[in-house]
Amino acid sequence: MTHQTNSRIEALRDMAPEARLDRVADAAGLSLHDKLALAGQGALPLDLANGMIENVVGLFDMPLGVAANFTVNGKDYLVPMAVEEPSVVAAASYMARLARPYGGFQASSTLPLMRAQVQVLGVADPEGARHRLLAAADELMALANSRDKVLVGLGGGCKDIEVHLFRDTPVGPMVVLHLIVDVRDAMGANTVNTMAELIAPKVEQIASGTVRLRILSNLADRRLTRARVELPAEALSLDGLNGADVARGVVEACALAIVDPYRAATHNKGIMNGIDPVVIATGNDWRAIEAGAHAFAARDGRYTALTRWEIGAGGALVGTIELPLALGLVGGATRTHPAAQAALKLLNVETANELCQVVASVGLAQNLAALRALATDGIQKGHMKLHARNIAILAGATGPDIDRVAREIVAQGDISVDTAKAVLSGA
Ligand SMILES: CC(C)(COP(=O)([O-])OP(=O)([O-])OC[C@H]1O[C@@H](n2cnc3c(N)ncnc32)[C@H](O)[C@@H]1OP(=O)([O-])[O-])[C@@H](O)C(=O)NCCC(=O)NCCSC(=O)C[C@@](C)(O)CC(=O)[O-]
Ligand SMILES: NC(=O)C1=CN([C@@H]2O[C@H](COP(=O)(O)OP(=O)(O)OC[C@H]3O[C@@H](n4cnc5c(N)ncnc54)[C@H](OP(=O)(O)O)[C@@H]3O)[C@@H](O)[C@H]2O)C=CC1
Repeated sequence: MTHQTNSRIEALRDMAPEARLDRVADAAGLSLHDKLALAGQGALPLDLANGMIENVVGLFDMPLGVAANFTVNGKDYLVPMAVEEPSVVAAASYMARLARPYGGFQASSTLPLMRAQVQVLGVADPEGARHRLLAAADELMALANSRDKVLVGLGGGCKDIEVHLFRDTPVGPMVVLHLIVDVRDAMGANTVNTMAELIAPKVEQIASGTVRLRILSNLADRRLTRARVELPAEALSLDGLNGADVARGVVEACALAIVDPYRAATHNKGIMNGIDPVVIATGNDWRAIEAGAHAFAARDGRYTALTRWEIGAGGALVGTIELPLALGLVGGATRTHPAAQAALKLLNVETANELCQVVASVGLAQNLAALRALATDGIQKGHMKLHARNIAILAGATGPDIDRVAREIVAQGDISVDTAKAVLSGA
């Protein structure tokens, strides 16, 4: 039987990192080996790192936190997050805690379909080439599927072909063939690139042109994940605030992001605050996720918000997110980096789509945390309270002094390095 995680761990925030790791590993049923990998202890040996990229000189450490309280589609998740910014893990955990009594997050995904583009130049009859390529679709798909027996055996492989025409480009007309490939549990870049290169000579011959680019598109608009959360207004009645007012404030904050690209960029940055850390912790390609998310946000020609917040029946706050997520459980660093492997075991996801659904839910939770703070106290109160520990470190605090100095500067209401130095020196 697969392990059932309970993502609600009381007082997780108050534990020392070692005790926290013990509790998290127990809750997720992790082995000692995976526990050590999450702790970063020898997780990535230098010779392994040297095999991953070029000109390696060392390793670069980042804090790995665990967001608690997540329930997605009725299953609990402890979510690994590799991130340098304070308040991100706390904010995600907080919103997941609020959503938990109301069923948490509901999420779904399309099939994991990626696109590869084959660019053909110098075609005399672009319309004719389009027809010839579409007529040869079965032959082209069979050729694309002829090498990757494993993927095809798993039910994946090339499933469709599209042909896009650009009549007016700086270098004349262009025919661009798209391979639509079900990449199953892979991110899929290498998979679809290999297919695009394989079919290129045949495409060249059929289109009577010259093939240049053969590469995936990071605008993975046929690989979408959606998540939804619904909170009754009373769930938002915190610190004496009226829940209905908070819900309205969240909707109004989102409205600006929908119409104004200046706000949308920050709104979406807040969403990526939740998404990127999970992508990084699981060894996935965060540049691909970023590129896909922002291209999707601008797909109608105007950059807009990736989430929507509405007041639903009975005054409930309803939040939704939809974005392309090309995440894998195989391929890239997901299988080579021991800490990424341990992070995936902590998450206890069985398919890439399940991972995408958790990641989209974390993005939605993160957005709610930011909008709730912005619509009420402002971002600085909660964020700076947690940033105070960084300020204490900057002021020279070490060990137990970090928390002591941070508590004191928060209490004094002056979260600055000067005040932290004064507290540290006992002035
Ligand atoms: C920061 C909080 C959560 C504090 O909020 P609070 O009211 O002080 O929290 P609390 O002490 O009442 O705790 C509530 C829960 O939050 C979590 N929590 C709380 N503190 C901790 C902690 N130390 N360590 C771990 N977990 C913590 C934890 O789950 C806890 O429940 P518990 O499990 O204890 O019963 C809140 O003010 C908040 O959500 N603020 C928003 C923070 C945020 O969005 N940060 C992102 C960085 S800002 C940015 O880059 C993006 C932005 C904002 O520009 C995007 C945009 O504009 O849209
Ligand atoms: N623009 C971009 O975003 C680009 C990204 N990349 C990089 O590409 C890498 C990801 O490529 P990706 O194709 O995912 O990696 P891989 O090629 O390493 O993995 C995919 C392969 O794994 C095998 N496989 C085994 N089990 C499964 C399964 N359950 N589901 C799917 N495939 C399975 C299949 O092939 P087999 O038959 O061989 O077993 C499949 O082709 C990342 O490192 C990314 O950074 C590269 C180029 C461009």
